[in-house]
Amino acid sequence: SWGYAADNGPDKWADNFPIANGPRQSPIDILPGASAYDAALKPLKLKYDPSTCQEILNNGHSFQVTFVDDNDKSTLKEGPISGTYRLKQFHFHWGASDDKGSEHTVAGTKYPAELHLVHWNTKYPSFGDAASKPDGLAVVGVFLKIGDANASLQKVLDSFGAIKAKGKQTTFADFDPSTLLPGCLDYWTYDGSLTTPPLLESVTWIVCKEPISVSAEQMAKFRGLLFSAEGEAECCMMDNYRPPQPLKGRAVRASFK
Ligand SMILES: COc1cc(C[n+]2ccc3cc(OS(N)(=O)=O)ccc3c2)cc(OC)c1OC
Ligand SMILES: [Zn+2]
Repeated sequence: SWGYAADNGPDKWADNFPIANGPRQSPIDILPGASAYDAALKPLKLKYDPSTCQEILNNGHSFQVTFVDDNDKSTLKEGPISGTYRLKQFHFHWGASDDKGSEHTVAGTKYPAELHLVHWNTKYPSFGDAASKPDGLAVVGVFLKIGDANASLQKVLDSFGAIKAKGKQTTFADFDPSTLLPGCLDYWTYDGSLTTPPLLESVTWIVCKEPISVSAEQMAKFRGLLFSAEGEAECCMMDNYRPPQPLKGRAVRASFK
């Protein structure tokens, strides 16, 4: 199945997922000079309840922290969207070295990692249903930049021992994902897709301008996870990012001047 290696990576995904060459694929290279400030864009309204945090899982492509999403305790509202979107999970993408790893880039600049907080529109009955609708999902992207160690992120890294291999999961409770957000929530927004198969074109992307910090030692811990399952030849989890895709005429709007 799909992955990030030469034989099953992003350049091969179109073989099984032809939408990979579609009109609204993600990620993209964000050009600040070409994005228009839109005064109609509202501030992001994020409300996360730590009690909805459920488990952490190595899914073989990344690790994800999954949330209970049968209520409106952890939601995203306003910003570029209308209605209420529920937090389903967050995960990361990162590189083999600190000079790459993010999916979105900013005027060609790559960050060492990128956080994705995945939300689904409650006008639809479930994530799976929403994932097939043009306004079904909203993903908040946050860049990670090498600097001071991130104490909030460290809580996530401390659970890695239990999820080293693909398919491993463990309980992860009482974590507030808003502690992973930058102080300033200025953002760029555009219409895009999931960045992994099935690459569905159902995502309103909301990419924060301000990065959060991560230390080089913490980045090394990300690379200690495995793409491979227990009993398989060990393959370190890194470079699990899709490169920027053609903009194909889309507008990128800025919430800030
Ligand atoms: C929980 O049900 C589903 C989980 C998933 C798992 N999934 C697959 C790929 C994903 C890619 C994502 O891409 S990203 N990197 O843009 O955030 C985000 C969440 C994802 C979640 C997909 C589904 O249908 C598309 C599901 O509904 C059946
Ligand atoms: Zn992602």
